[in-house]
Amino acid sequence: MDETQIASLLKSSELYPIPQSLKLSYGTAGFRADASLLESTVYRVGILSSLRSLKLNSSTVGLMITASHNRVSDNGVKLSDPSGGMLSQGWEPFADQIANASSPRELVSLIREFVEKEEIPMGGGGEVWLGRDTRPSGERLLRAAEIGVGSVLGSVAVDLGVLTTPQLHWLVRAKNRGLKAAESDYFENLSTSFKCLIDLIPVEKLESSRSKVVLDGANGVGGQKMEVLRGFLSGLDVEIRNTGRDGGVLNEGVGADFVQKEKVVPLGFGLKDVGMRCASFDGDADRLVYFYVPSESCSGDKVELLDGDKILSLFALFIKEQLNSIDDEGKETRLGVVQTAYANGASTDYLKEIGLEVVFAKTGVKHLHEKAAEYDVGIYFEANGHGTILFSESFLSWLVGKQKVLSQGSDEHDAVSRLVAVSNLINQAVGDALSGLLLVEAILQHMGWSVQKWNELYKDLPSRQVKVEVPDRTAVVTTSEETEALKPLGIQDAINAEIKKRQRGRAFIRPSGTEDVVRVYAEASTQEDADSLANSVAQLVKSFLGSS
Ligand SMILES: CC(=O)N[C@H]1[C@@H](OP(=O)(O)O)O[C@H](CO)[C@@H](O)[C@@H]1O
Ligand SMILES: [Mg+2]
Repeated sequence: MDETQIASLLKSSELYPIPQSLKLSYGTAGFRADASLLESTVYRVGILSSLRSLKLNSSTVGLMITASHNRVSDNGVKLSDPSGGMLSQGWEPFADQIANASSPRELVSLIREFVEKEEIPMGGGGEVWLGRDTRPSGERLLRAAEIGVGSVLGSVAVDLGVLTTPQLHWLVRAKNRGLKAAESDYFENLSTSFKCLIDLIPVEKLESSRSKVVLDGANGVGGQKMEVLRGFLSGLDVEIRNTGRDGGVLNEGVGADFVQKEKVVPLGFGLKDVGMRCASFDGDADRLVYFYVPSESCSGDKVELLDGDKILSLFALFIKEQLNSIDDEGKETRLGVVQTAYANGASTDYLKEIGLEVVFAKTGVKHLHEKAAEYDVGIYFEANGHGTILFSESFLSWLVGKQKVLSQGSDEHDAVSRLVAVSNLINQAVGDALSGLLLVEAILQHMGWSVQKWNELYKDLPSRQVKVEVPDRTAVVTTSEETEALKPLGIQDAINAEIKKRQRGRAFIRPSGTEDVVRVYAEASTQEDADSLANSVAQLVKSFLGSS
């Protein structure tokens, strides 16, 4: 790094002093905190993104400003690698170091060391695409990111404005593959592949289709983008509520996280919607859940939830049906399903029953994504509704080759075409609520299923999640699949003793990667048992770790 570069970094970092006592970690999904504390962090992540771009031969990197389902007063920042995937985990420790550097001098010396160690070619021109969700703090933070990007000399920031997180990942991926990468291309791609799937629905199934889906947009970016997407679509009737324009607050009593955790309707929904197919996005539209108000509901606030596990099951069933109709010429196509410890036990049983290979990954989509990428077709979902379907390059080119030689209109040609359409529709970079919703809708139409019929695939085991505030959550250390606690010593035996007392009991604890809490998950054959198991385990956490 030459003197001019060092001077540039020192000068800009003086503008963004780090607030006292701020200690951040890149965590499960980037840096998150109260928005008022984050300017220095976002500025530094701006520098990081330029370095990442330079390291990868000036490929375009994405920088997203969002705190997803968290409060509107929070914000956050995370990077998309040129592939459209999450920032390489190998760079996370450096991200932590620079975000926490206490002075401009320390910051610059950390950058210098890292540039040398990683042999980053500083002469080139990095390129970073910036996106933000609808949070009011987003614009100011975006300016800090621009300054950070530009303080690495020769690098440029391109402001793409308000986007969903998955849109930014999709655009970055498309750009680096030399494809058309404007926002309109994203919408066009989704609507064309959706239309392909609808056109391939056998005629006899078309009758029950076309009922309306009602969307809760979490008062965030997702509902607004769905309004745009709707203009590109035919064959889908969507009513959009909670767009954020009618005075509602982002994520407050609305959104996928709220609906999934509380199992009640979001604001704006109620008795009038009994039986309707409803869906909910989270604040940056990378999570999707479905729900309906059951007919026996008295006050209209309890919902039947169709979470990420149910969406995963629907996708898996559909993909499997198509694969079964294709002669794979002895290739033994590998279809794999990836879940986390939070997946409802009934969903795992169901997936295994239909003959699928199910593997488990640590919480956080980067871990699931990595495992799903090992298959020809890998489907992953977190119970909270984040997930997607990955097609390997080699399998996809084999499919496309087959599509060309098979005779049009044959069952096999249709099945191949459906898979190709799914690979175009579903975001290959990250979980995407917009494309996920379109795929669910297409599959329901294909099957001729109502939301209630879909819900009957299996019945969820009752479960309960609680959070425990403790002085130091890092005192909890778990196994790689997070199902057992290795530390504090003895706690797992105590948890096991509680599990044994309940029928179909299962419980685990882990430190959250996004909040300063230890999370407890419990399930059992009855809701009372799931609740009491969660409470007993929470008590154990308090007695082993102390409460704060
Ligand atoms: C139980 C739960 O829902 N955990 C969420 C939450 O992570 P924690 O590390 O549990 O705080 O936020 C992550 C990022 O959005 C998401 O990937 C994950 O599934
Ligand atoms: Mg999100």
